[in-house]
Amino acid sequence: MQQQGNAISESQLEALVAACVKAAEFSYSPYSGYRVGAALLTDSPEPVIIPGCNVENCTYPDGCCAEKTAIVKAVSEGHRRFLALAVTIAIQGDDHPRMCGSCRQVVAEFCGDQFPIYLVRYRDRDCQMVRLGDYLPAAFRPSILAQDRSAAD
Ligand SMILES: O=c1ccn([C@H]2C[C@H](O)[C@@H](CO)O2)c(=O)[nH]1
Ligand SMILES: [Zn+2]
Repeated sequence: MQQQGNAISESQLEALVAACVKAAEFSYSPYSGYRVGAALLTDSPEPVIIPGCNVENCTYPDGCCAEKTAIVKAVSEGHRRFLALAVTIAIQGDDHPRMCGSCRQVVAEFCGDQFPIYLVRYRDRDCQMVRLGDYLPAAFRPSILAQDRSAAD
């Protein structure tokens, strides 16, 4: 398993990869057939893993991505600080998954430019690590909104 930058321990990464793979198996995606799993590692005294899968709907825009499911679950359980995110798509192909732009933005609400995202190839669990700042350059962040508001006062 490839791990650049050593952002989290090898055992934490292994657990995160296993959790996102399991989450992909729970994916409800009868319309796209695209089974996505995500797992967040919380930055808490005893880190915990919060998994999520994509949940589609017969009114297509009402579906929810796996990464958003994980973030919404985590925040609604009191977690706002995270050490890492892992994402996988249950297809046998050669590619590592890609996160949609909307999910990158949702992660950027809570995580900084150095935040590590592990893109896990389902076939062999190979991990490609990207930093959020490289994956979503010049992100719009809560601090920008706060500055713009104070300028308007
Ligand atoms: O980052 C992404 C991109 C797509 N999907 C889901 C949404 C939809 O259910 C399916 C096809 O787009 O994959 C995710 O869960 N995460
Ligand atoms: Zn998404």
